[in-house]
Amino acid sequence: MAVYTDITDEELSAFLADFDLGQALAFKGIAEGVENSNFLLETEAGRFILTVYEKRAAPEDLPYFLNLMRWLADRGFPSATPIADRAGRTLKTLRGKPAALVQFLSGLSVRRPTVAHCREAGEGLAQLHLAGEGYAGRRVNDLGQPYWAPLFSKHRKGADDLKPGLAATIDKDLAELALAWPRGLPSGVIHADYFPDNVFFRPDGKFAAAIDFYFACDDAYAYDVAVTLNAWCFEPDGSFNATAAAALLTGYQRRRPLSPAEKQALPILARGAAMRFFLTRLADWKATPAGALVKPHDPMEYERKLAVHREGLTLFGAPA
Ligand SMILES: Nc1ncnc2c1ncn2[C@@H]1O[C@H](COP(=O)(O)OP(=O)(O)O)[C@@H](O)[C@H]1O
Ligand SMILES: N[C@@H](CCOP(=O)(O)O)C(=O)O
Repeated sequence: MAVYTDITDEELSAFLADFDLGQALAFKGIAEGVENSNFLLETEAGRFILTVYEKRAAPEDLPYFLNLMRWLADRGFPSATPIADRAGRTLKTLRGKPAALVQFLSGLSVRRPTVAHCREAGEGLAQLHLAGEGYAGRRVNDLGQPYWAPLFSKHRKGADDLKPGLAATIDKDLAELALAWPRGLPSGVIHADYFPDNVFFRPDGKFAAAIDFYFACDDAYAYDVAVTLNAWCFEPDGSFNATAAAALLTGYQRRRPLSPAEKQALPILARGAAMRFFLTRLADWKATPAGALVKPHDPMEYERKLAVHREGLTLFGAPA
């Protein structure tokens, strides 16, 4: 479970004393998630999510994330609004770590998305891209293409431990990605981790909300679509579900049509997106001690996706 930091009743009361939210009525750790510690908090004023930021979230990036969530919510995109204390601050400290309180959002994520969920998720992603236009915050994608080779250089042995010979295959992939990586595509604020666990649906299956903006950054919109195709459109047996992908792209283009250059770039962007998640999972795999409460995500799931992408995806009905 993702609760790295325990909060005592006294610490919670002291934290809440800065807000106009009344007394705590219920407070419990949330099992889902791997990055930060999350708690469901109910007070006399309603329900909230308390997040204590851990390892990957750089403190200097937190205002970018929190201001973005407010920006999106103010423009009608369903993302959790950060709650300000009486002094107007949203970024607080708990147990010496950065922390924030955000609005609780209703909705349920799905473990096995259907084609209809993919269409809805695609449309939600385009809404997010459009709502992010004009956001003044800037954040470089520090898990983007230029950062992959340096990250991998620290984990080559881990790759060969997972599968003998894998490090050489990844080296070749990285060289090919560096040569073919598209430049100059339409860019703006992207979510960068738009996985099924970060998207909520209403009971009627309609898109309800997106959470977990803690990888958000400036990058190509089509790269975000590629991350999403990888996360939503593979079957448990490792095969790519072209029907789900077509639905996701149809849903996306209901709100934001892709340009010919974006469409052409999607297969290589999807290969790169698979590399990005393979690499962070590989890094976390080695770093998570046996018996830790957090279960790391399997890097080999993304190694299998990389293998599919080496063959080249067929999207939009024509061979890529
Ligand atoms: N605003 C929110 N409203 C309702 N539930 C939320 C909200 N934010 C987070 N959660 C719950 O907390 C879990 C973990 O949140 P997430 O931001 O994905 O954590 P992490 O960054 O650690 O992966 C989610 O799966 C969801 O159940
Ligand atoms: N989505 C990433 C890991 C980040 O997890 P999240 O729980 O913060 O979405 C992956 O699958 O590797």
